[in-house]
Amino acid sequence: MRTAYSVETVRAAERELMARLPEGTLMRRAAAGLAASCAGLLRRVYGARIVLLVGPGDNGGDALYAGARLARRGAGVTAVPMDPGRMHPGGLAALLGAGGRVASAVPGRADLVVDGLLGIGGRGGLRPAAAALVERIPPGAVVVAADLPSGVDADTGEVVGAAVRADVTVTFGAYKPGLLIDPGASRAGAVRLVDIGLTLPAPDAQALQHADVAGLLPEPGAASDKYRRGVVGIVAGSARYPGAAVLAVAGALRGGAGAVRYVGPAAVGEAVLARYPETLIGRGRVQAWVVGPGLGDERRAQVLEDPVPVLVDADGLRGLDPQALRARTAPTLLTPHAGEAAALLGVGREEVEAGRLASVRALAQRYGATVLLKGSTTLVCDGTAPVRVNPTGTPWLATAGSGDVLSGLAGSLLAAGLSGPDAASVAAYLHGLAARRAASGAPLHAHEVAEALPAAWRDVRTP
Ligand SMILES: NC(=O)C1=CN([C@@H]2O[C@H](COP(=O)(O)OP(=O)(O)OC[C@H]3O[C@@H](n4cnc5c(N)ncnc54)[C@H](O)[C@@H]3O)[C@@H](O)[C@H]2O)[C@@H](O)CC1
Ligand SMILES: Nc1ncnc2c1ncn2[C@@H]1O[C@H](COP(=O)(O)OP(=O)(O)O)[C@@H](O)[C@H]1O
Ligand SMILES: [K+]
Repeated sequence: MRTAYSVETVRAAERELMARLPEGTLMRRAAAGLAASCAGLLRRVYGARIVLLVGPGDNGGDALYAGARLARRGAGVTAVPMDPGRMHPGGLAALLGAGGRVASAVPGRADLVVDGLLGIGGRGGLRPAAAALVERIPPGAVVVAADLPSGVDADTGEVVGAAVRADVTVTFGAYKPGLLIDPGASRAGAVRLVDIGLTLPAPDAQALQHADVAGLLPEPGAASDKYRRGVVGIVAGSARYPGAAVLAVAGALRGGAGAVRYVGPAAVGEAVLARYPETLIGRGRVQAWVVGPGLGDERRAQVLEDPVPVLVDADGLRGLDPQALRARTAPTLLTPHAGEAAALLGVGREEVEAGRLASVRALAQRYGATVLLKGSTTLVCDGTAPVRVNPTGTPWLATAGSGDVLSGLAGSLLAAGLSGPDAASVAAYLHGLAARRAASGAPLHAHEVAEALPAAWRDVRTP
């Protein structure tokens, strides 16, 4: 499990540790890790041209001390301050003592640029002086962010205005949620964690890894039969959107339930059977429902009355009543994309996209449900445990029908007995992995995602 911690939590852990260690120890550890990463990214340290963008706080201090280490190894290191009157004094002395220099403008050429403008003390977007330096980063230079790319909100991943776009982020002590959640995540590049010895409490966000998913996947045992494995009911598709039903069934068949039942118009049922003859047709007992993809009518109400887990997606999300969901005795899982989430919250779509973490938390609170918010970083929140951030996926997934496959898959996992948050986060993980496999750099269509799910399943189970 990759875990991430809010600024408040990191600061508290740092205070606690600093009280027990000689002054400057933590910054020395951070700078050593940063310098080692930079050295690894350069073909040769000796003679390399390194530029440090230096802000007024300790993030600038990290960059200066790391620059001093690199200068001692023969690199040409130039520090460019955001505010010439405010640079970490110890860091500046160390850099100058090691032969580095200070300049008022960003040199036109560099092999590597260290972004030490802002760390976890950054608030709001980059102010003009900082933004002007970022604009001048020489093309072709490798950009390494200290702790996090300046301009990214550490707690949420939000970016207001300009922000550094790093190739590598060397983060200190703990991952911050903003490094895992877009748009911040896409500014961070590859993230490396430097251990500075912090003792941390429960995380604020977490991202499953292969081993975590493998541990959650349902697996039949010797005593299993198809009913014990769980039956998932799919209420989806309409004369207008028959394909949504086929795709949801395609996802559900690969999700670990013992059987998939389709409930809907006869013509749609025939389309489902033509592609998947193993589907059961018509009402019957199920261990979980999926309702919504391509629905176009009011079949949702009956499903919500059933005291089994229900996943509500797409058309099923329209006009949902928070009270009705809160009154349910079994878990509910909502899987909106940003547009649907915006309608559920009564805000604009841009607001959801700019503040994904706040949006998913607000939805879970308001509807008393587990919420999987789709998009470039899929988030899962049940209102209590840490938010789960999905680390897999590819922008190629932004293709019609891929969400239907996801809802079938997650519903199947619910029927197999996973909790709402586990079903949602495991489904998002496998779906994203399958899409990466199926796309491998070329357009993909939703059916291929479903077809790649068994391979993704095997991948996560391979140690
Ligand atoms: N506290 C510790 O023990 C450690 C801290 N470390 C480093 O210290 C960083 C935090 O240092 P600070 O608390 O000094 O904070 P920062 O260095 O992140 O920035 C704070 C300064 O930036 C200014 N500022 C804030 N938002 C701005 C904006 N949008 N545009 C322009 N200027 C802005 C503030 O006025 C303040 O002077 C961490 O991110 C990490 O890099 C590491 O050295 C590890 C140990
Ligand atoms: N930019 C993106 N990067 C990665 N994944 C994306 C992106 N945009 C959408 N997705 C994923 O693609 C799927 C699209 O689902 P959805 O919007 O419901 O489409 P549809 O309704 O056509 O099935 C979701 O799994 C979502 O997380
Ligand atoms: K930074």
